[in-house]
Amino acid sequence: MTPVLCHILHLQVRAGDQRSQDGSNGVADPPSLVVERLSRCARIVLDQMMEFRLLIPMLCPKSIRLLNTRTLVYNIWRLMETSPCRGGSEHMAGMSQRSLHPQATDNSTKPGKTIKKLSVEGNIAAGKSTFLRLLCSVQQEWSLMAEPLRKWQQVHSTSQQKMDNLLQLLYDDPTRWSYTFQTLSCMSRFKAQIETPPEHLLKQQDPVQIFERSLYSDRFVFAKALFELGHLNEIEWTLYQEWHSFLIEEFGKRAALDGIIYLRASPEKCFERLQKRARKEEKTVTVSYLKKLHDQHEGWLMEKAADISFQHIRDIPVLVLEVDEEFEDDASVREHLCHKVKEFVASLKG
Ligand SMILES: Nc1ncnc2c1ncn2[C@@H]1O[C@H](COP(=O)(O)OP(=O)(O)O)[C@@H](O)[C@H]1O
Ligand SMILES: Nc1nc2c(ncn2[C@H]2C[C@H](O)[C@@H](COP(=O)(O)O)O2)c(=O)[nH]1
Repeated sequence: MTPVLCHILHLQVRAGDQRSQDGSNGVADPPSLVVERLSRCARIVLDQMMEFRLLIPMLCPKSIRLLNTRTLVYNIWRLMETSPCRGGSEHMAGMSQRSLHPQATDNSTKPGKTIKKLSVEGNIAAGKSTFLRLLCSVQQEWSLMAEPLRKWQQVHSTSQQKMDNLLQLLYDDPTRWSYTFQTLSCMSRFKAQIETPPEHLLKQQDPVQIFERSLYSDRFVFAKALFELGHLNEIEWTLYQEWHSFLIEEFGKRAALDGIIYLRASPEKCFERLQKRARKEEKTVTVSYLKKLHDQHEGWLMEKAADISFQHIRDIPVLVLEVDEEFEDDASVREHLCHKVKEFVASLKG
């Protein structure tokens, strides 16, 4: 067991002991149970922590998740400040060197060549995937990254050797699963946004990378809506914002976007398309939920809401494309949309 992991376990046991002693809650887990649970998920936790430098509370059972998350995150942050892994050392063995030494393969080492990074944002079933497929067919040299939906539908549980569909769980019981879902979705977005771009992209004259949604929509659209709807409680929302802000501050430059393409569709149109698509997990999605998400998009991208505390996020240029109109069978609409995107991308500084 690595020294870092030992240290976490030790801190965790101490946290458990502390709770038992001061009686601050009535359902404290005995330290032995905490250790047992932690060892079960330790390998995954460690991997994740090394990748993202934080503990993923979703991997712990609900009791730990709700009672200990703050302590755990705090301890991990402290660990990160003192860990010899931070600057790279013998502790790096077996870890992803890429994530610890991003600059080695980062495009910043290639003078004069910067990748323009954009995200496509929009409500559920607004047509993001369809639009990305369209862009893919006309701009084959661009790199387009779809949302990792499959990963959310097939979460591998190591302790029970089974797959869980987190998207299904989320829609079945949003109050139980929203925090867990946002942890996974945000992590996967971060990972995608800071990952070393594909080799072929770096060889291009004007490389462009487009993501389906971003770590910004994760927070300013979904997590915020879920909190306002009561599915994230105060503690969960506070914690989410704390580690999200921390990640933005830590990885800010590498995860930064140069532009956002907002596919703007009415909630009613999205509902129509959602029904047409008929994804099995989304049977319970209502127009009112889509309205809520629409309002979050509008607040963030159109009105530039003041509660978005990072100025650089408010300053990202936004291209608004109205997509209520059918374009799958209309070549002139498709051409118009693609032309707008090309113009927008060309206007970005990168
Ligand atoms: N402009 C459009 N006109 C008509 N149908 C569309 C349009 N865009 C998407 N669709 C259809 O709507 C459904 C949802 O689109 P999709 O691209 O999966 O949305 P998203 O990725 O935003 O969730 C799909 O069945 C797709 O074929
Ligand atoms: N609670 C959240 N749900 C999310 C998030 N990102 C995506 N989703 C859901 C919405 C859809 O049901 C599904 C895929 O989205 P599409 O719009 O691409 O169809 O996943 C999120 O951050 N939080």
